[in-house]
Amino acid sequence: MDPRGGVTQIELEYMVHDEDAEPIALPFPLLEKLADYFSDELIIGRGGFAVVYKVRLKALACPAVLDNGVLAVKRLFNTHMHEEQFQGEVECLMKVKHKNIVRFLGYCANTQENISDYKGKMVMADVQQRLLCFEYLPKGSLDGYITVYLYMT
Ligand SMILES: Nc1ncnc2c1ncn2[C@@H]1O[C@H](COP(=O)(O)OP(=O)(O)OP(=O)(O)O)[C@@H](O)[C@H]1O
Repeated sequence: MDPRGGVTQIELEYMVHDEDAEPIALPFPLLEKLADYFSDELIIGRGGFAVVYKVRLKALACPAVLDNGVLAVKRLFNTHMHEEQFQGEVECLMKVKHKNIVRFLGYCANTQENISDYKGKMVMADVQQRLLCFEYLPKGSLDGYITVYLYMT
């Protein structure tokens, strides 16, 4: 654990390589840093409610034991979900464990209060960050395979 609380990168690396490890809460500063502050260059896809980033773990833990891990970090659009919906989604993902279903590694629910200008007035505003973290699947979208298959038959 980080002295300020939360999982460190090394712990995350070990977790990625341990298939029995349970999904955990991940600190926003860690995910933000790993995703290079959500650089456009790391975007691998967009869905109806999130942008997905490919995040490489640069092995800090013993390289002899671990390869670098790769994650898909899904950053939800700011306005998309209410708190109960996000919680429901995380609960549901935590229960699902199957070889044919992408592994869910963790989630992040972070709210920070920022002072910003709103119509000429300085106001305190909540900035919410909601992220879901999965193992990275290298072979593209299933949707693409199904579409190609349907065209070929
Ligand atoms: N675990 C993953 N590994 C690799 N690529 C992924 C992963 N998850 C998502 N992607 C990529 O990001 C794209 C968007 O994914 P996302 O799950 O946000 O949306 P979707 O499943 O296409 O649609 P919806 O918004 O209905 O969930 C996918 O089409 C895929 O290309």
